[in-house]
Amino acid sequence: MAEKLSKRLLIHSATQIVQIIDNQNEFLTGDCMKTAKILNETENSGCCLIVGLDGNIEDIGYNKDILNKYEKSNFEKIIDASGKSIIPGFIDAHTHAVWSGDRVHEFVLKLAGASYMEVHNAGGGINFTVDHVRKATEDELLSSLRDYLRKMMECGTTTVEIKSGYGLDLENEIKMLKVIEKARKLVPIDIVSTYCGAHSIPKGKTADEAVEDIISNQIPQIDKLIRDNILNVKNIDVFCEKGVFNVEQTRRMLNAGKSIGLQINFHGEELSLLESASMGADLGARAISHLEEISEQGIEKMAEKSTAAVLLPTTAYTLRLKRPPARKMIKAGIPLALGSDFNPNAHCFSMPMVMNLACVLFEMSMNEALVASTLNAAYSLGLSKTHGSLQTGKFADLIILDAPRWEHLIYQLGSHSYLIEAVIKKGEVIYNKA
Ligand SMILES: N=CN[C@@H](CCC(=O)O)C(=O)O
Ligand SMILES: [Zn+2]
Repeated sequence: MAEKLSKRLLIHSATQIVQIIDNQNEFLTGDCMKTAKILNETENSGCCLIVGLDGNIEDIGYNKDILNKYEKSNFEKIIDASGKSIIPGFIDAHTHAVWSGDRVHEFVLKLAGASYMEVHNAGGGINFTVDHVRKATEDELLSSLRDYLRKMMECGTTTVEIKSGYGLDLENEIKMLKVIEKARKLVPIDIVSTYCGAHSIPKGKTADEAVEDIISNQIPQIDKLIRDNILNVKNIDVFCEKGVFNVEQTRRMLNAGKSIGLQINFHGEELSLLESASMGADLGARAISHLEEISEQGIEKMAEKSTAAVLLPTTAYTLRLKRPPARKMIKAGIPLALGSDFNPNAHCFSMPMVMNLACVLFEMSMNEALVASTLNAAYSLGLSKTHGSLQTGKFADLIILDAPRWEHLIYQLGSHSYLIEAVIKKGEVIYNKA
């Protein structure tokens, strides 16, 4: 009988392994974001990494110090990464990936000068997608979601946050959340599910009526489905914006979500300054997204409470919004994260593209963009004890790049499909270019 293999994976001889950190930090801020921990090959040794059968990293360092400790025949798989660099898999901290009915026609209008809110107020935008999602079956939504997630995976994403929010009533919000649950079994990446029933005011209701429905009807029902192990929802989200939900309404809904154990992770200060960032930080929000219009006070509060700022460069770029003050936020000590915001308004699967936009538009360095797409994104989702860096004991979620230095992935704009050689989730190859 063949002997049972005792290790899942050995990757050896890499030019670089970008670990991000080699300590217990849950996130990086300030100048520490500039100096991600990187192992670089030396004259006499490449870099290597060992993954155990549980999919966690067991050892990481130089060939010369590690390889002689292990018997090669014990590994299920061995990868020679000569000439290649390795980075952690991306954690996409903000997506609306369950939808139906594209909005390419609105892109035409926006390029011709219509603003996001003009399209929204004319019944388009989120409410256009709501009409399509309500008509779609669970199977239809699941099939497109699977397709989107596979594309994200090919761009290096190994963990993704996905929101509901195109249902806006109990039945359709639950339909979306169930689709997210089912996707976990179809695509080998980790999914963090967010309830966003307050993404827009549903047709036929006032904002106050929608808030009432969410607090008294939707949240209690979702709570029951979570307790019955039918749904595994982690966050509550609200679109706090002029003409959508105001700060007081947002606070009430977030509090109701918090009372059933959900983490607060919401949209704030995107198109107008409402001081929702201060409100969110005071409520104990784990993360606030967008923040193009954030005030000095909001920055201070978020830094004080270590509330993650999830910046979404594809949206700021597509809608030609004011840029969020990324440099000020980093300096103030906010844990900065990035997300693709993949949705019918910002149609982007690719975290390498997001990082490029963050560097060029938001004046972030490449290291900062990488930290924001890995460790800090993990923190924004409450996952950084297991995800977001390459170190002993953490998940072996990583990307092998066909480039000797990892920065090529940002520098070579739009070339990730040539550069990403393999994507590995818990030590298993889930995508291989060859
Ligand atoms: N701003 C609100 N929500 C989304 C857009 C969703 C949509 O337009 O469908 C965002 O994060 O960009
Ligand atoms: Zn969003």
